[in-house]
Amino acid sequence: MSRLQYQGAVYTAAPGETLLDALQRQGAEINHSCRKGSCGCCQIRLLDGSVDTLRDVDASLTRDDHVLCCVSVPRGDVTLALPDPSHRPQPVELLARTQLAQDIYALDLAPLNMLDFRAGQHVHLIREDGLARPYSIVSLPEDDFFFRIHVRRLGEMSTWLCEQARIGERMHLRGPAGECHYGDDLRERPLLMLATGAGAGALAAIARDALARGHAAPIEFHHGVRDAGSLYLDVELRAMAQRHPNFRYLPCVSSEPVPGIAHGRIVAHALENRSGLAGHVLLLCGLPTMVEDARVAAALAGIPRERVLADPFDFTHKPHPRDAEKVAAMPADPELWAALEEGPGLTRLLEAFYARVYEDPRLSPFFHNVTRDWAVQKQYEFLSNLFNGNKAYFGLNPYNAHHWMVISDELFDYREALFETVLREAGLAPELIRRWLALHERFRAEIVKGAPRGMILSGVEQPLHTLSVQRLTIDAVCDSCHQEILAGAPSRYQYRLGTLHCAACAGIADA
Ligand code: HEM
Repeated sequence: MSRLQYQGAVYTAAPGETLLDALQRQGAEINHSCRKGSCGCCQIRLLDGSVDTLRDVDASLTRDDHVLCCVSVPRGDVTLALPDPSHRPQPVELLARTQLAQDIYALDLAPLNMLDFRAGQHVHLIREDGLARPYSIVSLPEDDFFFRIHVRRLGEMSTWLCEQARIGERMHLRGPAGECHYGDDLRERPLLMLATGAGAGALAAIARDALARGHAAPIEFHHGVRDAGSLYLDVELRAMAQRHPNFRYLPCVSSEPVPGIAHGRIVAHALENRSGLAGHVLLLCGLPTMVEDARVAAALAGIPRERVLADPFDFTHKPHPRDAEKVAAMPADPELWAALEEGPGLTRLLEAFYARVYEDPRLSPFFHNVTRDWAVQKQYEFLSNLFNGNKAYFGLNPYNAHHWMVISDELFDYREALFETVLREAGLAPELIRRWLALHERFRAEIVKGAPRGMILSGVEQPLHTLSVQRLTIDAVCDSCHQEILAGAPSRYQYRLGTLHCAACAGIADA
């Protein structure tokens, strides 16, 4: 039996079973089609371990540590991750380009194969040299045979698309993907849409999709830009508001005030200090800082996590953890601290939470080699300092604490739902629960990611491998099973705990 680690969960594969069969059997979502190694749909990244390949496959589909699940049988334990965006591509041709505002362009793209998409989903566009970026689709499938994206001229790929790519230029795309789109389950709910900059295109398409499907509940559309000249969908959205009494368009500028237009941060206008939002669905598309602020405000407003649909974070950008400044800026919460009896109540809640975590099939694998007492103690130090405002926490901030962990938005939500259950069962006041969970929400951007990263120390990302597997030059003893580790054998040093683990206890593949 092999252990397969994938997106925060652990699965098993029976001897001879392909990755695709094993992952599907246990409910993991894996794209697939041909099942014989030719279409490339089931490509996955092999981060650790090795596989036997059942048949020869096109080498371009297995470059850079990628394997095809349908023809790969694990040789021992393996760690898997989502494929790099530049893989599994299909050809697409640039048909037309129109400038919509100073820095924003509409691009029409014709895929060579039928593209089955929903307005608001995103595709990764891949240039010939492999440069890839995600863009949201701003048209509806029924509009035309091509699809449209809105691109803000910023960064290498977007500038190339807006200025240099020729009409007729071939590139590739991967996707579509993403949960930020309309669905019939949203029909009865008021929709609250917040977009900044070119993010308005995707949300306007989702609103159009919703209205075309007969959405009768209110839709509030907030578009935040620096200056009024960037309200590039003003005419279209005003016309939509005229046609549909349940659709409201609320533009907002952040630089010079403009009469008749809201001024400041859209999150403040749309979400903060408003009541009665708990039944809404929140759709977010645009700047990561806006998405983060909106998620925090949504947690405070009591909008459940599963009703916050956000454009995905672009994993291709270099990480810029801001956790230290967030910790420094966070105000104390004396009311919450008092409700936690200034300490003992926090310990009790964390003990109850980690008792559940260590039993949980999705969360417990992350805590391999970390004792429960350690987890409670570290979390206590972090949270108590935030709640009582002492600012005397010397442990790792969230980015570095989770640097090697592949945690998806969905897994983050799963952990938060468990946390919320524990707080509710303990009888903590709903308002205090919302404030606590909003604090966690502030660190989502530092914790969620698609691949392990090195720690960032003094602003420099450290090599990942120095923190994991090592081969010792002298014999040692495993801190888990107390068996001897012979010099030269692989082992894992948990340097924060100062403990050493043999290959079997550390789950190293070639044990
Ligand atoms: C799915 C979500 C999460 C998972 C799977 C997770 C997992 C872990 C694990 C395994 C450790 C121990 C690391 C080690 O010592 O090697 C850890 C440490 C820690 N986590 Fe999380 N965590 C999650 C979310 C969060 C959240 C939302 C917060 C708070 C905002 C948080 C704050 C911390 C802190 C402060 C530490 C201790 C840092 C230190 O070692 O000094 N975690 N987490």
